Amino acid sequence: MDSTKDVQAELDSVEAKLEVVELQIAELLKKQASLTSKKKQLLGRLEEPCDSTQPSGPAMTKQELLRYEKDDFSWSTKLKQNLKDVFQLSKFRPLQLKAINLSMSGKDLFLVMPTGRGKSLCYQLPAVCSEGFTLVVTPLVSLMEDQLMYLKSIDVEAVSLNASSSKEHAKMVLAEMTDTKAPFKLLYVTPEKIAKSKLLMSRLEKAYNAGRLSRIAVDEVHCCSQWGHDFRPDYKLLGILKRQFPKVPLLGLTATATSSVLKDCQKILCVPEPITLTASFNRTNLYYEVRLKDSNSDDSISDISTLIKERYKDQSGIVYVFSQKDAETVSADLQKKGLNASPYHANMNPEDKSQVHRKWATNKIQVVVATVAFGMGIDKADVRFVIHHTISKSIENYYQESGRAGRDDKPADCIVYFGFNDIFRISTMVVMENVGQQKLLTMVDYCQNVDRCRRSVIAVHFDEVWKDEGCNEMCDVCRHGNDYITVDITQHAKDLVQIVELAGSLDEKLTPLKVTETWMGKGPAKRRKMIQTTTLSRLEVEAIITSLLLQGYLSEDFSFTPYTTYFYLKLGRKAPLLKNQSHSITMKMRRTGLDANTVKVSQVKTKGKRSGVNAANSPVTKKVKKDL
Ligand SMILES: Nc1ncnc2c1ncn2[C@H]1C[C@H](O)[C@@H](COP(=O)(O)OP(=O)(O)OP(=O)(O)O)O1
Ligand SMILES: [Mg+2]
Ligand SMILES: [Zn+2]
Repeated sequence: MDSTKDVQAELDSVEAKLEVVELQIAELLKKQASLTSKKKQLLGRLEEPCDSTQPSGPAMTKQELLRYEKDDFSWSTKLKQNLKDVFQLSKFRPLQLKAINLSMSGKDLFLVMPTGRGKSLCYQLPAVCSEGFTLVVTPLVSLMEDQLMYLKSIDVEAVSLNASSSKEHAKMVLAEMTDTKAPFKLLYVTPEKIAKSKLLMSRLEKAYNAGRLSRIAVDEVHCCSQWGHDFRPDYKLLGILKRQFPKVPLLGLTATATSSVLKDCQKILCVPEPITLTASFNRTNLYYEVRLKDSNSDDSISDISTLIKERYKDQSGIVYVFSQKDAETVSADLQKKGLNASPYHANMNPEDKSQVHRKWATNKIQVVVATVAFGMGIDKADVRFVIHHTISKSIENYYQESGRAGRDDKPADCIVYFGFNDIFRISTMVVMENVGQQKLLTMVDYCQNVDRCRRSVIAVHFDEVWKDEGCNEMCDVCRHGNDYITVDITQHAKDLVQIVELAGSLDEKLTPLKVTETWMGKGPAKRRKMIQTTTLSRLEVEAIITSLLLQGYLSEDFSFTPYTTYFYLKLGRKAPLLKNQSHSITMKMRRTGLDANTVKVSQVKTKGKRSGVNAANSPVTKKVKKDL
């Protein structure tokens, strides 16, 4: 007996020590987060003098970089003339001239510029102004075709080689590569061609030796990195280009790459010292907003259709959805409500897809209800709204998708409908992707966030130094200011942990829906007696579970069958901390509606008052801070 007691005592003591260690870990993690953010800020300040231009390779002073904004180079007159005569543009957009001059000077360059800002011109214009041809590596044949069509329309000779090129066409292109009289200025290829076609590489070698390979452009360069979204294994082999043709300047272009992605690209492409030019991610004309979506109803469709009819009457836009099926159903629902909408997804036949695209581009269709297949290469200037019926799978994706709005620099809106169940629908899709889950959670954090400017969340995500006045009330958070409260959710967390633990002890796994319903008292009567249920509204319950997921008190668990992936909730790494009486958890919740139109959010407020999110009415939720 005695020995059992001793063992128990020792166990208690070890458990107590473990708790202390876990607390220390939590503290250290917090400290790490704050130091990392401080580090980013300081690095930002160091780079600030270069005016959002961050040379990551050879040290280039601000003065030296300024030099590339000038127009007294030997090629400057030709540039100006071709900009006007060939491209029919009157002036450069920010960073274009600098990028072009650097590339014309033979420098290797990474150009990070938001979607739709005009990256293509930065290699198309130098191609037209240089001898020989520019090799352009592009991830999608459709992108290639768009560019060829555009170049043809302005009389710039360009050719392509891809898997669907005919033998005769390939033979002609390969022959012309070394022909000094060959007229083409740009050769578009897929990374697969570079990786697989020895013949192409040997012709490039010949062209290089003959001085005809003037430049290499790698479009969507983030595809090289396994940390970038849209990772493509064949991009990994592109290092061969710089190894074989070291004297040819390389230009990598992307709309979405963090500094770690760029470092990875630099290594993969074997570019020793590229200069990195980063244009600001701040699209000042875009208004960012998040609306809550009730998992229980299809009200979001009514909301979206009212919004389009009232706010965007006769204006062009995109509604992004999660799946092909959603594209069909949401489009049909909007049509039923009298809107001129059409679906677009990868499973449609090519003619239908291009017909939808064409009709939308010429304003014969007002709204395209699309999956992400309606993506790269969509270049319509007057898109006034991009509505996400379902959240994107990452901030990078969101930035790119929403960035299709307002390319004409006039005001446009980017609105996300954020629904609890959607998190898990996407989760099962990204679970096999490298860091897919982590990226999804950053998107969820963007949506759940009520106290940080949405632009700042995007900017910080892309490692951009952010000044708060940069928003100008062009996001819902800034517009609605201090309209949130910080609530203590420690007891809620304990209740939820108890539910998950109890299921575990019964050898059961609970889906997020089951956890929600069990906590709301909808489980079996026997089970209800063993747990603490809640009177909070469904939206509040979902917000709390989401917050606990983001904070690491709950986490995701998957089980795979040959047919589907199931998603469950399990205890997160921080759950044991709840055993400590002094440990507390808070979350921020919006107090009133986002705006008059946001019915769902106002419900949180009214229900919250009745059911206990507001401190005054609830014994378990304590208002910590108000109006920060
Ligand atoms: N200097 C300029 N003045 C006016 N329009 C311009 C200028 N440069 C480019 N554009 C137009 C041409 C295109 O219609 C549009 C988008 O250009 P594009 O090169 O396709 O964008 P991008 O490559 O940066 O975007 P994405 O990331 O979506 O590929 O901008
Ligand atoms: Mg582009
Ligand atoms: Zn803001």
